[in-house]
Amino acid sequence: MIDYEASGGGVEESKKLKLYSYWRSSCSCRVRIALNLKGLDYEYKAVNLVKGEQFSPEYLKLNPIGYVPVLVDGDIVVADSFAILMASIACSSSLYLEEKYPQHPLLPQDLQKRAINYQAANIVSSSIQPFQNLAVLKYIGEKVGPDERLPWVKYCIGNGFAALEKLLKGYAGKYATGDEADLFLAPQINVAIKMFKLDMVVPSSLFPPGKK
Ligand SMILES: N[C@@H](CCC(=O)N[C@@H](CS)C(=O)NCC(=O)O)C(=O)O
Repeated sequence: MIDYEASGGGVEESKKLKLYSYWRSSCSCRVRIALNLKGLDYEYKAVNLVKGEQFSPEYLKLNPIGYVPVLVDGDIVVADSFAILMASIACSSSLYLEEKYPQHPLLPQDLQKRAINYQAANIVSSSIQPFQNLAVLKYIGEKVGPDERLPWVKYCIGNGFAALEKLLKGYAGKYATGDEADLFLAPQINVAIKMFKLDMVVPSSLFPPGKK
């Protein structure tokens, strides 16, 4: 059951960041990684996507499209992992996490590596994750057939990662584009392996010696 009230109790409690999330959601996982890197304490608000809690009238007031994640910071509601994480860095005048909580920067300083990081994040968030979303798989299951769901997911993830492997070659540090964490890539790999049981062996050519 979700509690949509701004405050559970007390002033301190209401000031705490709240993250509406689902445990299996790679989009929410991007934000969880960033909040942890920045050392920000937050209240976890579970939204059960399988039970359809994202479509309740209360939740749709937070995010009209009915997706997780949503971050609530006092009176401010920010929906969409890209808006929460990246918009701040892409346009210097706008928000959110990076500008408000600048500790532990989320992106490389180097402009070329930063551009590659955006590109990789966009491949994941525009060209892989939307195609494996619950709503899409439900539609394919109903209109085409349940057995067509996994081949479809495999095709979309495979296609996206074939591009990512080419794009990221030569940029890796500790993570894919340097020493900043893979906010978009890591949760996507996790879903591919844990949820869809895909073989995600990364070719050694992606990593310079000693950086695996
Ligand atoms: N562009 C959005 C996409 C959010 C999204 O697709 N979230 C998925 C979970 S990863 C979701 O809530 N799916 C619910 C559904 O398919 O009904 C973001 O990056 O936050």
